[in-house]
Amino acid sequence: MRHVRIFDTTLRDGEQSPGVALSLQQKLEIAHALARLNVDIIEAGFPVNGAAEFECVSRIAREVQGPVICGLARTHKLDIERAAAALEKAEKKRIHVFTSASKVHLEYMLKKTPEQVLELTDQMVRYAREFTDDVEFSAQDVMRAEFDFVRKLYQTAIAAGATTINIPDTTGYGTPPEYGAVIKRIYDEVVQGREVHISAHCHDDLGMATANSLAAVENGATQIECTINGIGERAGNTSLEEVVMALYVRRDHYKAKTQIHTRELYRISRMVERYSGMVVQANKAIVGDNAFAHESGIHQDGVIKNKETYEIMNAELVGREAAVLVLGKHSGKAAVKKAFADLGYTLDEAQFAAVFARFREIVERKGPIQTEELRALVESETAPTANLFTLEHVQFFSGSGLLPTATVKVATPGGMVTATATGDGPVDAVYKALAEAVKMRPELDLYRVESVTGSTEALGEVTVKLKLGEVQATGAGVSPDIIEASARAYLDAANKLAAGQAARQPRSLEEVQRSGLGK
Ligand SMILES: CC(=O)SCCNC(=O)CCNC(=O)[C@H](O)C(C)(C)COP(=O)(O)OP(=O)(O)OC[C@H]1O[C@@H](n2cnc3c(N)ncnc32)[C@H](O)[C@@H]1OP(=O)(O)O
Ligand SMILES: CC(C)C(=O)C(=O)O
Repeated sequence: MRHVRIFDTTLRDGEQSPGVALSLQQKLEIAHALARLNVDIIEAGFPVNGAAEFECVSRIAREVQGPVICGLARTHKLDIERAAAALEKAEKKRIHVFTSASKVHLEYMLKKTPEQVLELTDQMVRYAREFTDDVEFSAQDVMRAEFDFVRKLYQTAIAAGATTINIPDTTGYGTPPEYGAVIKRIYDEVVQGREVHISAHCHDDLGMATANSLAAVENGATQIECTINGIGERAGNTSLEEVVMALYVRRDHYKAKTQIHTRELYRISRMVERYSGMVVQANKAIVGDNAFAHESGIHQDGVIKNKETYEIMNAELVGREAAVLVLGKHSGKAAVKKAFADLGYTLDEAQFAAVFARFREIVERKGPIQTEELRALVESETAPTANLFTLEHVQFFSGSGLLPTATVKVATPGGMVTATATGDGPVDAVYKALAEAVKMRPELDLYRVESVTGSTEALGEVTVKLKLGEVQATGAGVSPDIIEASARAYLDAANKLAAGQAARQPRSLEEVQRSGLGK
């Protein structure tokens, strides 16, 4: 299989993302992480930019071993000298000289004729070769340039000593067939069997950077320039993790390989996200939060039966935890059952049906729930209780200047009971209404409310202790609404009290309710 070099330009083109400025320490850490990832080349920066950038490139050149360290330079002597000076201590160094190829660049930006650009290319590539044998040459905006001029430029660069010729689609204009065709023409008409690498450098303005880079590989490119998370100028560059994994997963098709240690991909993605402040979108291939997550029931069922139904690669291969089943509105019974089993619960059919019904009710109200919330839910729904009283409905209103008032509807052995009460606050009002509905007046010994995962969107978990004469009972309730969770906790404890009283004495519920301890 052909080896495709990975040329990482996170620290140069990636840092050109609007608003991103990495510190020296951050750049060094990223460069070390890139070396662990085993990229072939690190473009460490553009040394002529200034003293800070020069220092970054020099430190990386001095301290990072393994990959070739590269510095960018315009077709200016000073740029090349600064790049050569910054790279002086590198174990392996490359100078990357660039000009432009399109008419619009020559006419308006460089203000030079094609002949002048050809001459500068020849002189500056030769000059760069005085500092190193490894010189890369690029002409910006190839995809909007005339091919005859492109051909001449690259022929000139190779004749002057360029060892890698990079074909930038600077504006992300080309389509995969077009870009592939240009690479093929360069391979056939320029390289013509010489020991020169063709490199792809694509931008994502039309979302085609990855596809274009892969089309280049299919047509003879042996180097891809890319960045971690695809960060870069405007819509960004080709994303390293995408091309690397595409070449790996579809090696049957591309018949090419990289030397990347793919298990490092996720870690470096998070590092670049943190340092650059460029948040990775959830649905980003390979490294996005959802890239290995399944929420819908049919997919979850398939993945539980066999991961290959919906996964073309293992999450572990890119350094992530195994695929996640998100428990939300679209989940079915298979995933919820598996989640309970993973948590160590064995539920009978009736218990599962009850918990699943509550699960559906909650995710429709608040969205996906987390493992800890699921645990709280199953604990509260399956705790052994007599289930004499079931909450059908709770409604309350309160606010500054209002008298907190609650109405509850409770299914009781004697039928459906609705009760209304006022209180010092909404929980107090609900508890008074519930006492009315269950016809018991227990004392409240403890009331505690906690958010299961600590966020404001989390499930609220309420624990109460009720005392009726000598008997105490603890109840728990879970809900996205803490007042409803409070009502559920109260009824859970009331159920235990009623059952306990009846068993201890032994008396019927009616007797308990009629006794002095009841109403
Ligand atoms: C497609 C790319 O990603 S190219 C890399 C882009 N990256 C950057 O620009 C980041 C670093 N840039 C910088 O630090 C600065 O722009 C510098 C140091 C390079 C130049 O700064 P300044 O001298 O202030 O020039 P300024 O940025 O205003 O304009 C760019 C100049 O470079 C010239 N230029 C652009 N590309 C090239 C080239 N490949 N070869 C020679 N000259 C070039 C422009 O024509 C313009 O020259 P002019 O000032 O004579 O009109
Ligand atoms: C310097 C070149 C390679 C570049 O970044 C581009 O054209 O996008």
